[in-house]
Amino acid sequence: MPLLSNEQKLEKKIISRFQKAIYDYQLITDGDHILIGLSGGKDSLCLVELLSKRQEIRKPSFTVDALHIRMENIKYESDEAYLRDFCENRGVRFHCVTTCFDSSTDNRKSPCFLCSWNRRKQMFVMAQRLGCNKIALGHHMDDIIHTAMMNLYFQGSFSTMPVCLKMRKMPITIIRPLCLEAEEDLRIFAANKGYEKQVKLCPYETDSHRTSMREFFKKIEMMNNGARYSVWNALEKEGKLVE
Ligand SMILES: Nc1ncnc2c1ncn2[C@@H]1O[C@H](COP(=O)(O)OP(=O)(O)OP(=O)(O)O)[C@@H](O)[C@H]1O
Repeated sequence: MPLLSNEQKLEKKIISRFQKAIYDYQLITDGDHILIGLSGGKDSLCLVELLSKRQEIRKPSFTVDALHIRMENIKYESDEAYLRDFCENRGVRFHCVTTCFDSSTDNRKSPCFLCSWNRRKQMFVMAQRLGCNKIALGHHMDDIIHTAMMNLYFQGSFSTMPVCLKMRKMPITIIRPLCLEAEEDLRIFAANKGYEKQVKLCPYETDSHRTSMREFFKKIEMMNNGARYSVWNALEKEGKLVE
């Protein structure tokens, strides 16, 4: 039997973690109609790729659409034609909406907060319009762990973005099928596949606690390379991953 190349081994690892996440957290069931939030970044492109492949297996049987949201007042350029082709070549219907927010209406909130709040709102509106019962986001394990650490150090709570979150006020569940993937693996996978890097010019992007937390956590992982699993197990034990 021929040996697998490093590229094939990585793909196998990513797919197996993806299947494990779907199975362990029961993220997808028969009849689901899933709307993927597609930013154009490597993670949500990977998510389109993996969900479209998983859809072909038909067990469970589900359908997938993707939505890209453009924020008119944020200088963030993405190549809509590339995203459309990327999705349609994989049998995923592509939608794009443009919206905006006015940061002068609430100067207590940061532009990042207002931008993501408005994006989130558009996701829910479109999911309901398209008849989707689930929204899939491209957050991976590093995102979930960094959020837990930020909530701990800045908010005084032990919590994070759940892997599966059933909304109380509408018939929609948010799922994060990349939750068991390491960011570094997704970065290499995206490079191997030749995903086109989208032009990203958000003026606020580097100006966040998240960037510092990423650096901080890298140092912790140098002290204990199993640190991510310690945090993950603690979140799991305390029931913070499924709501
Ligand atoms: N403009 C957008 N349109 C649709 N969904 C989005 C958009 N921006 C973010 N999302 C969703 O939210 C997730 C997390 O957003 P975040 O800004 O952390 O991602 P990113 O670094 O821009 O890109 P990615 O996670 O795709 O690599 C994305 O993976 C995607 O599912």
